Amino acid sequence: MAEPSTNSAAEPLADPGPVPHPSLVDPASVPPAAPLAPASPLEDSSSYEATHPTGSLLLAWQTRDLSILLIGGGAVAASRLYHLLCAQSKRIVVLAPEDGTCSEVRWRLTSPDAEAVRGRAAVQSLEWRKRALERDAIEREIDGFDMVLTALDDAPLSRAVHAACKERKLLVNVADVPPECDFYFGSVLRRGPLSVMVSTNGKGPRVAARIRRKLERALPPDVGQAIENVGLLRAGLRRIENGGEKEVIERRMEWMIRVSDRWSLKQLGEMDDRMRSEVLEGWERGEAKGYWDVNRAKYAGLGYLLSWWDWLGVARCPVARDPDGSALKCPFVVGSTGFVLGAATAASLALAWTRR
Ligand SMILES: C[C@@]1(CC(=O)O)c2cc3[nH]c(cc4nc(cc5[nH]c(cc(n2)[C@H]1CCC(=O)O)[C@@](C)(CC(=O)O)[C@@H]5CCC(=O)O)C(CC(=O)O)=C4CCC(=O)O)c(CCC(=O)O)c3CC(=O)O
Ligand SMILES: NC(=O)C1=CN([C@@H]2O[C@H](COP(=O)(O)OP(=O)(O)OC[C@H]3O[C@@H](n4cnc5c(N)ncnc54)[C@H](O)[C@@H]3O)[C@@H](O)[C@H]2O)C=CC1
Repeated sequence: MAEPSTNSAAEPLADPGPVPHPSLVDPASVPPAAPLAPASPLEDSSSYEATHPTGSLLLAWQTRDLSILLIGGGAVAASRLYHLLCAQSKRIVVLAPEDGTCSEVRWRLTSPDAEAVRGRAAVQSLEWRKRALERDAIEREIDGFDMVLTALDDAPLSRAVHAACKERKLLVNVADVPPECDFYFGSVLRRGPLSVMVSTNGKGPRVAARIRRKLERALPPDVGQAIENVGLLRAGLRRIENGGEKEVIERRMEWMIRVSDRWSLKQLGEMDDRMRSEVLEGWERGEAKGYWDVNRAKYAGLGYLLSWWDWLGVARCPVARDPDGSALKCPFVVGSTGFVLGAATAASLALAWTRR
């Protein structure tokens, strides 16, 4: 594990003066930070990731205790509402007049459809205040919220909401005025407990969505179930060994790493209760069982052979040792197969030529 970078210089940093909004800054124009402490001659920094000055921190924010006000009822508000429901935010209030509110927002807020009801059931409180925000009512309307999101087609009104929120130190996102956002939304793909967010930090949201779709296509269809099953395995391990001592934590993590690295995402997606208990049986002996170790009877006993094959790492790429890899894509296998085929072709041509 890499050591965290530390700023060992205790000197106060100089005031950099007014800072332009991150979305307006070209990373190439950001001057490199002055070295704070000379690097030790023994230190090899080549494996440390270079910093990218994006101005944002991507987090999985737990909003279950937040009261959130969403102003507007158009397409952008619909997307915000969907993400707030997924986040199971405690209290969501939508402030938008009935006319002008798009069908998706209406459906999420009011439809008796099972899916709409399920979405609403995930939050403690969801309310639709069917009125337009008036400029002189901003203070009153934002009262009692922790976060405010505006999705309005009225930039001056959005700016006024932003100013009022800042005065009260409320977190705010103003969809149409990036410099007035405490945080940006991103293009998010969700598969059960898995979320992946793509952010271009205000540079190209349409391209962010394209990148997200590309990632979606690259993921196995049951990846959400795979993550769900890893969660169940980790919970099962905690039931067997819940100790908080340093050695116990280290042993738990080391075992989980070995098990996780032996199962491909597809195999994890298939891990049922029986497989999970058999994997957990390996804990006491420090044995990290792979998919074929718990499926030896599969394919009329061929699983025995496959468990050896799996243990040797032959089925995966021997170079990358990637559980999702395939020997067929391994550069070593592809290269050596190409070499053998090339040599065989050359040899048969030479043979044919000498027999002419
Ligand atoms: C800064 C940010 C603030 C924020 O919203 O938090 C912001 C701001 C603005 N977007 C504008 C326009 C468009 N936004 C989209 C789409 C998305 N925009 C999203 C996020 C963000 N948009 C944040 C930066 C995130 C990042 O950079 O990664 C996504 C990812 C997530 C979401 O909204 O949930 C979602 C895709 C979701 C998905 O499909 O997966 C499209 C494409 C389309 O509609 O098809 C267009 C039209 C094309 C275009 O303009 O590029 C305009 C008006 C510009 C103008 O007036 O010209 C502004 C205001 C401005 O830039 O001034
Ligand atoms: N993802 C993003 O961040 C994107 C941002 N935008 C920006 O976000 C803004 C909103 O986009 P859309 O939802 O597509 O616009 P839209 O025009 O579909 O929706 C605007 C909504 O605001 C409501 N509204 C207007 N005045 C109001 C008031 N005083 N109080 C309460 N509600 C009011 C309208 O009834 C309507 O439902 C646009 O101005 C655009 O600049 C646009 C596309 C994507």
